[in-house]
Amino acid sequence: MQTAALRGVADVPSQLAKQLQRAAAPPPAGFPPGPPDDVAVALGADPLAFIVDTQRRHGDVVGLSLAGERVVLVSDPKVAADVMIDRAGLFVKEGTAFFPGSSLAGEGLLVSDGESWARQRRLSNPAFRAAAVDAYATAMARAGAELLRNEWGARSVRDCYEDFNDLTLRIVAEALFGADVRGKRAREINGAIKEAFEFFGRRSATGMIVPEWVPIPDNFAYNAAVTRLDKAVYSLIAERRQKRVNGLESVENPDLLDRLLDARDDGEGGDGGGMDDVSLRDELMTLMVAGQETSAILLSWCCVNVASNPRCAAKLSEEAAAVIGPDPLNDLPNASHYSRLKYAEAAVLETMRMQPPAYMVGRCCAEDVFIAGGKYALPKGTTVLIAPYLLHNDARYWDAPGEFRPERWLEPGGGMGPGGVYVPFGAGPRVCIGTGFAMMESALLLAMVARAVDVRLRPGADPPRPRALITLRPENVRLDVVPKRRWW
Ligand code: HEM
Repeated sequence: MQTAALRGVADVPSQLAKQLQRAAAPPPAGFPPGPPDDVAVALGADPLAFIVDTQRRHGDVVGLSLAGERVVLVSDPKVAADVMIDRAGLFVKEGTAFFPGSSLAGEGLLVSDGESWARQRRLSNPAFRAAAVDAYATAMARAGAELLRNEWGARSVRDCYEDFNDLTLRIVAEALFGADVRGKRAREINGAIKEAFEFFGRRSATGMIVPEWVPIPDNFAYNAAVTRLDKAVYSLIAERRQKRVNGLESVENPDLLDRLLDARDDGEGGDGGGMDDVSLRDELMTLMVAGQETSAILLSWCCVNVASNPRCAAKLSEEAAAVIGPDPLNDLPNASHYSRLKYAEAAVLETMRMQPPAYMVGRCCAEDVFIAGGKYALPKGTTVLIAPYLLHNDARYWDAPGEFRPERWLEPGGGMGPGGVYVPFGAGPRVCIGTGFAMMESALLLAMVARAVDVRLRPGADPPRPRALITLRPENVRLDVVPKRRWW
């Protein structure tokens, strides 16, 4: 398990961090060189500025002391690929500094390791195969149309990040629990989900997260919200299991819960069993935690980039009208449109290049290892922080990296760069299981938005800017939303 002090640098009270800063122990032999002092304060204060500055001063593989722990910051694509893909088995999640665990996500895919992770991943993979993901397009389109009809139906100033958080929460909840979030039990289930996620969002927005076990009122309230959500989820699991016992299991439009309930570990090396209730609950909540805010961040950055590039906005809108149809509220997209929304997909890829929601990916060395072709020695327990943000914005790999140019993804051999350079979803065995889901969701919604409204930066307002926490959130994303015409 992670030590309490390293359940995230954000846990480290600043006084303690200051002491640790002074007390950084000398690095072990062969450890990559880097700044001499402990970096907990600097990294905690502004992670993005810290990693940019550290790469500039010290290079692509930098040894750090973080609250007394050994950490290596990596922006070398070969080392990144080595850690995430080639020797993935040597680099695990457990013990990784900087990334906090949470009672909401439990012991799901994001944080587990070894055979328990591998089994859960085998069981979950089928629910994310292309055909399964296609089925979630209806939920995406329906939720997008509701936003455009209601909150974005008249000219107004909207906080895109807030609106997209609501939207992606509704989408992922519907993908998980299908009709139950729209039917008789909608209020109970949606209420429990929304409440727990509001606390979760607020907790991870504060630079200084008080660990969940500390008895303060906010934690009581958060833990109570998680308990209520657990109750709702366990009762849904029980109902679905009962339906199967009663022979009513044949489901026309299976949701993720159905798919995970039906999953059997019957592939090579599998034990033939399924998921127990606790694993199911942890996976469902992990999918929500992993898939909701990241997608909301991506959509917010897409809107910022489109608002700053009217030519791109026009292209998106034309493509959407041509592929999906002209009526923003009644011509709704489905999965078959996604493959033809090439420009929307390119805009999404380009946004994730410039503003990757997961701007750092962390691992912990399971044993003593050498990296960078034997140049550096990392003792067991060292955290390796791979920085997609640095890789994606590096002029050595990208022409004009500071320019938002979706077109680069449409050129022959477009985008990507050399292996290990473009990793918004990670890479290797732990690559994001929701990649297909997130790509379809963001391309469909971006196309819908661009067809229906103009989003504009507000003159004189503070410009949108990234705020790096665990993810790369956008700040100041209150944008002018102007419907193109009244269509009702
Ligand atoms: C723009 C949206 C998204 C981004 C940028 C993103 C990014 C990532 C990244 C970088 C990882 C790898 C982390 C690591 O290697 O340590 C990851 C893992 C994961 N993601 Fe996503 N993700 C997104 C959307 C989603 C969605 C929609 C879902 C599910 C509905 C999801 C579920 C997961 C899960 C379960 C894992 C853990 C996989 C494993 O370790 O086996 N993600 N994601």
